Amino acid sequence: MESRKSVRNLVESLHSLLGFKAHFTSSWVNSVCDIIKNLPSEVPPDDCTSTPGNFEKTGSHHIEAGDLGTVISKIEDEIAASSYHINQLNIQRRQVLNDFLDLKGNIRVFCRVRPITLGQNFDHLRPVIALDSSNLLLKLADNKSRSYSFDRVFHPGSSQDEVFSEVEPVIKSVLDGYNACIFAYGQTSTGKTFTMEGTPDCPGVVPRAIEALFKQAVDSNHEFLLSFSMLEIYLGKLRDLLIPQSTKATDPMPPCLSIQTDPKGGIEIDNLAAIQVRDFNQALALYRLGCRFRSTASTNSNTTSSRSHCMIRLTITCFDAPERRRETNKLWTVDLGGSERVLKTKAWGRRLEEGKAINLSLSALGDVINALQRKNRHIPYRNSKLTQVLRDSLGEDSKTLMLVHVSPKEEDLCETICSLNFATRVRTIHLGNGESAEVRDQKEVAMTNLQQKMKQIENEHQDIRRNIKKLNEKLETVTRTRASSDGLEAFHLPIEVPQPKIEATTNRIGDFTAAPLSQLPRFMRPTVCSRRKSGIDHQNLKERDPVPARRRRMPLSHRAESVTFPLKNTSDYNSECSISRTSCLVGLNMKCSADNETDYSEDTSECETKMVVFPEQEKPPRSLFRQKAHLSHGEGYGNRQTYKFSSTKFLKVDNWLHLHKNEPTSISYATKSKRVLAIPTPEKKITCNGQNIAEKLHEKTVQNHECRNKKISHEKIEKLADAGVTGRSIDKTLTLLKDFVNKNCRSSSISPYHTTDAEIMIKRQGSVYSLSTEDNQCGNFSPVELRCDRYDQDNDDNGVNGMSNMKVVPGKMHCPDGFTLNSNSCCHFSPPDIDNSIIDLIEDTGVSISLSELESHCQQVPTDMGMSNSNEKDLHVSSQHSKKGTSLHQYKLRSQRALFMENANKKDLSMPFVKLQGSSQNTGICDILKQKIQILYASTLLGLGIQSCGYNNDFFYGLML
Ligand SMILES: Nc1ncnc2c1ncn2[C@@H]1O[C@H](COP(=O)(O)OP(=O)(O)OP(=O)(O)O)[C@@H](O)[C@H]1O
Repeated sequence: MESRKSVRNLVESLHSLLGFKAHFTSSWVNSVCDIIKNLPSEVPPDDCTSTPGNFEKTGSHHIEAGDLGTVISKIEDEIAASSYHINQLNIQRRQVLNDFLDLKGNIRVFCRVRPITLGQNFDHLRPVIALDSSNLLLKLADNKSRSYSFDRVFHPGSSQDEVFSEVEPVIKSVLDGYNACIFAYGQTSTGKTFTMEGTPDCPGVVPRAIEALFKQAVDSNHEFLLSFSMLEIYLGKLRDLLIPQSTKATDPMPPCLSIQTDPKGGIEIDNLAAIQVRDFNQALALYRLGCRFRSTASTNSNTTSSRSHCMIRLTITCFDAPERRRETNKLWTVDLGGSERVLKTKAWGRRLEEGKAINLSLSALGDVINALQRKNRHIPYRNSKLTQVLRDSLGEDSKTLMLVHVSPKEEDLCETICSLNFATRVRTIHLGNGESAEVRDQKEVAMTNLQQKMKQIENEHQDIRRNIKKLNEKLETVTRTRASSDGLEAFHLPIEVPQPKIEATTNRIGDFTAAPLSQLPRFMRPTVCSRRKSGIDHQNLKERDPVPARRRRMPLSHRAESVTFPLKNTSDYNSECSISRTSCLVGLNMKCSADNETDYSEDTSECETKMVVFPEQEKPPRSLFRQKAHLSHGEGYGNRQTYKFSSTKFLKVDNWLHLHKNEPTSISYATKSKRVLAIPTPEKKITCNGQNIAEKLHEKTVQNHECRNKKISHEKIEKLADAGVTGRSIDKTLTLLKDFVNKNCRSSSISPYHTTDAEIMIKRQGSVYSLSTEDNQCGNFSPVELRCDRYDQDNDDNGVNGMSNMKVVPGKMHCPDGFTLNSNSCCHFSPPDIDNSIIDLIEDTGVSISLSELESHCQQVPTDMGMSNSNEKDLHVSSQHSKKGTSLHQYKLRSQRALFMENANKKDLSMPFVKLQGSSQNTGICDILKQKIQILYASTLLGLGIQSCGYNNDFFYGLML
């Protein structure tokens, strides 16, 4: 004890001598201190460990456990103070940015002049001349010209980078909680889509904005939830672009998504898919998916003309940032359809309708912006769907950016004048006509100052973030050391490289927060709870908590997959070539096949993308999915808890993409294996023509969209099945099942196709629709998945539909009749491969059946059902030897007519559904056989029920295959 004291005194004495003698410099003192510290004694020199800064300056220390606690609490205080400082900086930055945007105008207008591309006639290409960065001169005649001024003019040679640099402040505002809209407006073929979407080499505003948003979100001190939606307004109707839609000209229009307004004026679109994205790549992949389903067509002006307004919504939620304008806000990016003159484009038929719809909504948008700028009491939002959707994002409290595009061609002069007048009208109203040059100069100076200030703040912000990171690392080291130390025993603590910046930061913090929290009286320090709430303690918590439950930016594991999108760019429209374009938006992280990059040919092509790297998601507890989880994006919508539940359900981007990756884009809609998100209604007799089916399908699409992650329990399905056991009441059963599915699914709100545990297959003439529910056994995020599939059928030579086969998945149970009820079941249909109708052995289901049992089962059935013996010979049996030497047979049911001939629809069969789970525990052959017979009966009943709906025999026999 005595020796410790003397050493400590020595250090103090050395420090006190500083300045008395010329050679007693601080570096000398420090080096002597270091020598003392490295003495074999285990005495910690207090002076050198009192602050983390000093603590770092040495290579290693021997510290008592009690002192370590002090060090930890000091580091924690510093982290808390730094976090608090960052929040203060955020507030300052938001204020500066707001002032900046106010000076620039809440509605800013840029003008981009399209470049002259090769092959165009250069003689007639110079009516539009860009003068400088904010003025544009339009040559009307040889001696007549008109000038326009905008917030920014982009010359024909301007790059995508330049454009985005002007857009970026709006993205920052979005992170600050403001709603924002970025529009691309202009005549057809002037480069709106190019600006917004870009090309693989030059990505446009949308991908860059998404990337910037993620980057800034990561840089900020908060945790954000981002969800992605994409829709188009086509012929005045809203269509979800993340859910495939039929684009065949003959198909009826799907029902329009409806727009809802909450009492506070927040806008929400019913049934619009909102998928939570965790990183840029996920969002980009969804964007590409959505772009595939956009309505585009070839017109006289543009071979890939957008025939709709394409709208992308990014919803940002942050719970722990009270300084944000809103807890949940939105960024809309809108690629407006091109305004066009019918006389010029010579559009007719559908093209004409599309052009008219686009022009009308553009005009309505102009009226709304006009009214907003004039601060009219009445804003005519209701005049178009476009303005209704954007209602809460267009206005005083929002940021609006309009990118007006013009053509350099002389022949487009009229359209150019119209576009420029529109843009000027929008802008002039805001800035005021009478703004003098002096005022403008003052504004410029003020804006420059604000920009500098913002830069300063951002630099400081970054410094502090770096320091917080280092402090966190240090804290982790110290905490780990303490954990490994044993009580009061002294221990050795490895210290990292010197980090002088920490001290500097601490000093700067002092400017703002006076002192680290530890220096404040205890009663003035924030509680743990309040620090958590304000986000101050976030980093702290993260480090202290061994299980970082809240922030899961670091993926648990990664899986790379190659997604192949088949493209069928084939014309559907009678009048002109209409194609479904693939996105060129494979820049940044995407790679497109050469075919696809170069043209939008009508040939089928494939865009192969090798980039989708998604984190594997955790499987959340199922109880979560019983919660109602509708996500509302409007301000004041819903509550925090609700969002959190829904957020867990939005995470299945990879599954979503996987579900859609085989979706044909256009006419291949009706091809085999095409998924149609619907089930037909069995109540209606078959008056079904193609349109009826499609309508029904779409109705169900909407319903299924609501069917999100709701678990359908096997028991309930069974109960329902029990309720409709007789052949006559199959209709009722199906209705019940359908109602059940709908009811169970409606209460939640994530991606469609989610449910579990059962599979119901309903077949109709010409098509088979499968509402399949699979338990997600594959370790993916969502525990449940509901798919509605349609398989078009080919008739085989016997007139029997050849799609009855199923591929048996190990660990799953399958029935040859397409009807399976089992909690582990997971069926895959392979319609073209009839050989797959051979039934394989099933593993791990608890229900096993040998094929010899099946033989007797199959033979038994006709007898039981009163079938004529003559039909039994239709049963073709083939056998194979099993590996174990037991003679196992594989039976190929060449025709199932034998089973259900003639009497099939006359007989009133009464057969209880099998409780597969319960019976699966029985392993005796008799039990198994019984189960199998029951399954077959059940499917018979189902088929009969469908037959009673009016399907003909052939269809029914096909069903039994
Ligand atoms: N700034 C530009 N640089 C290079 N190419 C451009 C530029 N702007 C437009 N283009 C090219 O012009 C063609 C038409 O552009 P785009 O399809 O983007 O026009 P649009 O305004 O979206 O038309 P529409 O309204 O009919 O959809 C495209 O081939 C595009 O690559």
